[in-house]
Amino acid sequence: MSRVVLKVTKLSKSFGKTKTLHDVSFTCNEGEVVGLVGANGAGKTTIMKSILGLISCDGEILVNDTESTFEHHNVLKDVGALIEYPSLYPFMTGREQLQLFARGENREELVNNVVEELNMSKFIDKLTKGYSLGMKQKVGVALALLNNPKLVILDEPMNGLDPKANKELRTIVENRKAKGTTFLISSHILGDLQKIADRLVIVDDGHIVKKTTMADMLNSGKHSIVLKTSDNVRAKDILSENGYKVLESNNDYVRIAVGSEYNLSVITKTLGNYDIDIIQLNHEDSDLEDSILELLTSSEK
Ligand SMILES: Nc1ncnc2c1ncn2[C@@H]1O[C@H](COP(=O)(O)OP(=O)(O)OP(=O)(O)O)[C@@H](O)[C@H]1O
Repeated sequence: MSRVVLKVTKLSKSFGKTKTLHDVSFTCNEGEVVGLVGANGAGKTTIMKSILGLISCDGEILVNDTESTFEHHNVLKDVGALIEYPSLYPFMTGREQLQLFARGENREELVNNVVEELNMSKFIDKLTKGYSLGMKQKVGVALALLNNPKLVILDEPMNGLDPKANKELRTIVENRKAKGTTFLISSHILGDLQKIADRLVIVDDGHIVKKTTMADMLNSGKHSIVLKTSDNVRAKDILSENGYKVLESNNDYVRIAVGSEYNLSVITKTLGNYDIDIIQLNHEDSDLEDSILELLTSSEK
């Protein structure tokens, strides 16, 4: 059983009379990537800011078994974070900003390593006032990773990154995870999380609506197969008579609902008994986005 690095228990937060977080509880284990998923305004940033002691809240936050509060958060010095957009000084270079935050004796080495890791050497010695959104975002992520923290909290880190930079970031997360770093990453771009997160914490309107592994989330999606047969009209009736749920049918194809694991040979045999051949078969799995949308719709009061 992996060690719990971050434990959040009954986190609640109100802004004025509006309650934004309602008893939010979850954990992140060592070497795990946890995705915090939710629509705009669901409370992701508020959760992350509360964990990082940037805003006060009710509840308990333990980092490596040590409590962190708004007043006492010494334990957070070993946590790397990027929240919303990075604030960079426009008249300093990216490298100078990294140098400001590097700690320890080998500070130059830490800066050089992260510049190389994030592939930033082409622009890092230029003033940040000329940086694109993606370049700024990379420096923000670099600041979070700079001192090799064991827990990294990233709020929408893929914001503004092009597909190449996006993939580079995924590789960095995977490499660091392999060395035992724990990540809590928020995103509404679910495809990004699909490729890197081990578990998902799904938040809606300040409530946790589901905690699940990525594998279970993907498996919970609906699966269907589209069959093109030698006689689609008869195939529809035969499949229906044999207990298959026909979702759609016309002269060109029949679409039936199936579980994530189904027996194709039984379908082939059922149709074969009526001399109907399967000419083409395509899987249509609902993706992570569909599964989560369905979950959020069903959780609406
Ligand atoms: N300082 C604040 N004062 C008042 N309300 C706030 C404040 N910060 C956040 N909120 C409210 O709390 C709710 C949650 O906001 P939060 O930024 O945590 O959501 P989010 O899930 O991160 O959204 P997004 O994906 O758009 O960043 C929103 O309704 C927001 O308006």
